[in-house]
Amino acid sequence: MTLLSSSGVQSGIGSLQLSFFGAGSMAEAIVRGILDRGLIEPDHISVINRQNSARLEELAQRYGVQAPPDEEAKLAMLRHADVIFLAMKPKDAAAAIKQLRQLVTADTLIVSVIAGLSIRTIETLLEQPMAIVRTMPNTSSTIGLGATGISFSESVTTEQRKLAETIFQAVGLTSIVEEPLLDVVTGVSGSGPAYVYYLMEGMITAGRQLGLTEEAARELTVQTVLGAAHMVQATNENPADLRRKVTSPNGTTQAAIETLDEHNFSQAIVHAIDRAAKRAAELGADIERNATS
Ligand SMILES: NC(=O)C1=CN([C@@H]2O[C@H](COP(=O)(O)OP(=O)(O)OC[C@H]3O[C@@H](n4cnc5c(N)ncnc54)[C@H](OP(=O)(O)O)[C@@H]3O)[C@@H](O)[C@H]2O)C=CC1
Ligand SMILES: O=C(O)[C@@H]1CCC=N1
Repeated sequence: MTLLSSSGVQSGIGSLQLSFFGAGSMAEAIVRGILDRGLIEPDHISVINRQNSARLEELAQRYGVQAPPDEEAKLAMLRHADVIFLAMKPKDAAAAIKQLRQLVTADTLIVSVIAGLSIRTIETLLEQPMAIVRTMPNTSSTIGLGATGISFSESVTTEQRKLAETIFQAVGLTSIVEEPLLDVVTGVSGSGPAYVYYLMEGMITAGRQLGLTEEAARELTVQTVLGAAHMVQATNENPADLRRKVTSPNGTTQAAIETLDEHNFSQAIVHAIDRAAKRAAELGADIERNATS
């Protein structure tokens, strides 16, 4: 048994029951992050799926968290949870949240990580105003380097705000934003790791095609991305200024950047993030239609 860290004890989180309703990639990222940081003991966490019990078994084995053996245990876990994380795909959210109507109480804190799903729609689906924390984390929470946008429903108390912030700060950085801006957060940092991985895929492919071994191409790419992100953080300089320092007149970087500009790299990124934000809004609108039809 690991000892709770001082943050877990001081925040009072250690005595709560957390239930992850939807136990996929994002739920695992948060579970692993908060357990690694000793915020709570694994037996205070339950993981719940619709049908995939093998996945729950895997999580129970890997982290020591509770997995319900049957439907009755699942309902009991949800009923006794102090905090329920909604972590299923947007298309599954309406049906799942309706199941919670009779299980939540006025004291239950709902934390959603679902892209696009508004606080208003969650309240409609639950048929009651509730304390709801809407978040947009990312999978880097797994290693404590997540970036999470957070907003709150009106009835969330100061204590509940602190609780939610403590949970997400344990797995990375948090930024409190007005709720409509969470779709932008989704475009920038929720989906963001995928853009960086995509860039890395391209760098590794190029390195290999031009003669490097897979291992060398991978190592050089990983260290380059890591170093560049650390440089922005450590120097607090703008990425554009740091880029200029790499770019010698008529040198290799200038040749590469000109090629990226010919392919509208910068606009492509802006368009991609705008599209992701709009897609989040579309997903939310679909769920809202379901909730009211
Ligand atoms: N992945 C990411 O990078 C991020 C994801 N998100 C959000 O997190 C949410 C989950 O995404 P992700 O973890 O990738 O998805 P996954 O597909 O990995 O996991 C979703 C899980 O939800 C379960 N589920 C589906 N329906 C129900 C239900 N009715 N009751 C209980 N559990 C259910 C599924 O179980 P079963 O297989 O049994 O159906 C599955 O285990 C999404 O809404 C996404 O927008 C937010 C930020 C980043
Ligand atoms: O792709 C998605 O819809 C989710 C939300 C943010 C990251 N993954």
